Amino acid sequence: MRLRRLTLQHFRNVAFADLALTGDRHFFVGSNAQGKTNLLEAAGFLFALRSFRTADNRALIAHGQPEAAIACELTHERRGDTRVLIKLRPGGKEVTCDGERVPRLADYLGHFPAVVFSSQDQLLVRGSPGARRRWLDLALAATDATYFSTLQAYHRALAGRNALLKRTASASELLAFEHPLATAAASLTSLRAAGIATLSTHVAETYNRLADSAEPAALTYSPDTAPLDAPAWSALFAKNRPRDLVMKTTLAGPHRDDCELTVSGKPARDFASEGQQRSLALALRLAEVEYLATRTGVQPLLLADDVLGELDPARRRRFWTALGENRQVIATGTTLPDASLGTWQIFNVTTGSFAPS
Ligand SMILES: Nc1ncnc2c1ncn2[C@@H]1O[C@H](COP(=O)(O)OP(=O)(O)OP(=O)(O)O)[C@@H](O)[C@H]1O
Repeated sequence: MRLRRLTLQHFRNVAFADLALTGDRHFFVGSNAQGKTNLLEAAGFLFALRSFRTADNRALIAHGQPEAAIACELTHERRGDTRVLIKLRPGGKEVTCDGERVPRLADYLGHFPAVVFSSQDQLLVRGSPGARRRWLDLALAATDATYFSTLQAYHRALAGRNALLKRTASASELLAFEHPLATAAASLTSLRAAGIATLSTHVAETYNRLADSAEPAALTYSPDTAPLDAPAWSALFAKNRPRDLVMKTTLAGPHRDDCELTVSGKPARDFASEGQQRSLALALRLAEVEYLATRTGVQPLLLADDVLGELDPARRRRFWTALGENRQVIATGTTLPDASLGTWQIFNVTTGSFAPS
């Protein structure tokens, strides 16, 4: 997939921008708080239909404006030339693809894969299980509508059961949510196990390409509860009822799952060096790229927010080589990338304006 033109209107601090993208490497350079991340956020929104940094879409609309718009023209491996337009209003978003309104957003997701590399990605290694679960859920849901709907069903049933636990409901009331919860838990854990098995191969390969040494990295599934079938999950939720009623929440289940990351067999969070953690975070994102490319047959767009500047020159070059030739990259930074990283189309960013140089 190649993004050829990107147009923004009233998106954060960008009043209007219409950018023709040529080639495969685009770099947006500028001082802090000028609008570099805003541009990547808009590009990412086109494909994920969500911002990579806020859950509140109202924050994306320029102050004082009633709506924001993001539009693009792209060439796509399967769809050919495609135009997408998204309008963001305080009450919701409207997505139009080739002039036709997209009624079910779930049908749109996954067709236009994009991966965001951010300076916050080390939290995937160092942060809480929630950060890794979110990474996993987004990677798997982006290519598998069944995963997406199972995850939604699980969270709907979990929210229902938790609401009942808060008002000390009876066992028969709880049972109404435990049945769908158990069915979704069984599917979710088996889909996660399969997804992680594939992702872990990519993580091991990409880490190997990025790391300073030959120490192997691994990603393994670390479920909260060993995978069970639906009747066994039902039995577990029933058994946990007294404890959950006291705590007023569902304590055990796939919403507490984690993935373990290791380097040379030791937990990366506690034992890996700063450099190893950086490489591992990049490896997770590159694994996501490989996973999306393999599953969809479409090359994802790579959005790198201030990532290059954080890497030492050797790691930067290895990261660069690991990205692969055949992928479009839009990157930002406060300084231009070194010449060894090839030729870029450069835009200078100043207070929400983008001037080609
Ligand atoms: N809804 C909005 N309306 C208008 N301006 C906004 C809105 N949201 C954010 N901004 C402005 O956008 C600017 C931040 O832009 P951005 O996050 O893209 O910076 P950046 O160039 O990536 O900087 P850094 O290098 O620090 O990450 C700030 O000046 C902020 O006030």
